[in-house]
Formats: sequence, C-alpha cells, structure tokens
Amino acid sequence: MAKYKRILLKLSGESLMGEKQYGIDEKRLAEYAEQIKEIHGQGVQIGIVIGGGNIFRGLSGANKGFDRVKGDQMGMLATVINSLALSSALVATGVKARVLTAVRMEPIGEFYSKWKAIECMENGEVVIMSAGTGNPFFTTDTGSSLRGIEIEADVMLKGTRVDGIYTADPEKDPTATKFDDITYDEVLKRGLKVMDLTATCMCKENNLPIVVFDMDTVGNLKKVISGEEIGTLVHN
Ligand SMILES: Nc1ncnc2c1ncn2[C@@H]1O[C@H](COP(=O)(O)OP(=O)(O)O)[C@@H](O)[C@H]1O
Ligand SMILES: O=c1ccn([C@@H]2O[C@H](COP(=O)(O)OP(=O)(O)O)[C@@H](O)[C@H]2O)c(=O)[nH]1
Repeated sequence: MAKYKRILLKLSGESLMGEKQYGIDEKRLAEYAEQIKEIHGQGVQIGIVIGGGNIFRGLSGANKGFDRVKGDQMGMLATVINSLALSSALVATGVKARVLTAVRMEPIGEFYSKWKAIECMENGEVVIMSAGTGNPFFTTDTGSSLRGIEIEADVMLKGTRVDGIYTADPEKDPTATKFDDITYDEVLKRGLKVMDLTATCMCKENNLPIVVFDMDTVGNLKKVISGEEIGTLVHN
C-alpha cells in the first residue's frame, strides 16, 4: 500500500552520469526507469523534475566566461535532454511517459501547464516537467518545489546520491551525522546545502514535506513510497 497518492520526484542530473565523467549512463537510466515503473504499478501519480548537472550548469559556465543567462538557458536545455532520455527509458519498460517543457519547444515536448500535468497523471502517465522554471538564476531544486506545489503533490522526494541530510556535507566531512527528520527552519538556520535556499523556503511556505533519500540504491524509491523511514524528512 502506497503512503502517497501523488508525488513530485526530483532526480539529480549529476547522478545520471553513473560511473561516467559526463552525460548519461544507460545503466543508471534503466535502473531509475525500473524503480519508477515499480511504484507506478502501485497506482502512485508521478511527476518528475530532473536536473541537468551531468551536461551543463549555468554557474560553472559563468565561471568560464559564459554569459550567465545564456549559460542557465543551456542548463535548462540540458534538463530537457535528460527528460527525453528518461521518458524514452520509461516507455521502453512499458510505462507511458510524457515530457512537458517550461519553455515552448513543440514538438519536443508540450508546453507545461498545471492542468495538463494533472490530467496526464490522472490518466496514468508519468509526467516529466523539463526546463526547470523556464527562468535563469533558478535551479531544478526550485523548479521541483514549484512544480510539486503547483500539482498539489503530497510530498517532494529528492532522490540524490547521499542517503539523507547531515549536519555537514557528508562527502566532505566524515564526522557529519544524519538527521532522521528536521524542520525547514533548522535546515535554513544551519545553512545545510543539500537543497538551495529558495527551494527550501518555497516548500516551507507552502507546507510541502520533503524526503531526501539515496536514489542510486535500487529499491529505495519503493521503500520511501511504502512509508519506510529511510532518508531524512523535512517538515514544519
Ligand atoms: N548537509 C548536507 N547533507 C547532505 N548532503 C549535503 C549537505 N550539504 C551538501 N550536501 C551535498 O548535496 C548533494 C545533493 O544535492 P543534489 O542536488 O542531488 O546534488 P547535485 O546538485 O550535485 O546534483 C550531495 O551530493 C551532498 O554532497
Ligand atoms: O529553473 C531553472 C532550472 C535550471 N536552470 C539551469 O539548469 C542547470 C541545471 O540544473 P541543476 O544544476 O539544478 O541540475 P542538477 O544539480 O540537479 O543536476 C542549472 O545549473 C541552471 O543553469 C535554470 O537556469 N533555471
């Protein structure tokens, strides 16, 4: 029995690289698709936002001399590439999936609207909402909080490569300890960098709970959906 009726799943673009240095690892992509298929089979309505960090990030482009706005637009296009790859992998497993875009680019994807996204999910399609918010100076974390709130998701599941929120970045500080649950205020007060501030504030103001969990371990998505307490829950 699934704990949630409708979810917003945020996937990291960087995790899509798997063992590679750049781009998309087909094995990781297929694992994601299989995990999503499993929970789709339980009747969960699924909206997905995927990052683009495996291809391009506006901020790192700006550090190399790119115009920031153009760099961010390149990053948004990178999320469209990842979204198309994920939809293709989902369709290959037999799950209907549709890509919506925050910037008009038919026929690559239909232009996003809340109503279209909900209609598709209610018809059993997985909806992948690409191109972030459509605006520069935002991240896909903020894009996923925004879409999660818009589509009235019960929870935002941030699937990443660490198994929850720690007192400090666990990839840099081996002494960091994990929270089972934490308030938005505490995340903000401690300056924890697992999500950007804008995304955390939006979830706080709109009461959208977040679960941060390790998506790269196969089977974890199903555990979260079943209500197993893995990862870290962020709440008011
Ligand atoms: N306090 C923290 N707890 C957990 N992870 C953290 C923390 N601070 C920074 N991080 C980092 O945040 C990353 C997760 O965010 P994510 O958006 O998936 O990564 P990326 O933006 O690199 O794709 C982790 O890889 C981790 O190194
Ligand atoms: O609303 C958005 C979402 C994303 N981006 C750009 O797209 C890039 C890729 O997204 P992100 O870094 O969030 O991907 P992830 O870290 O999840 O791989 C970002 O660096 C930004 O340059 C943007 O400009 N506006």
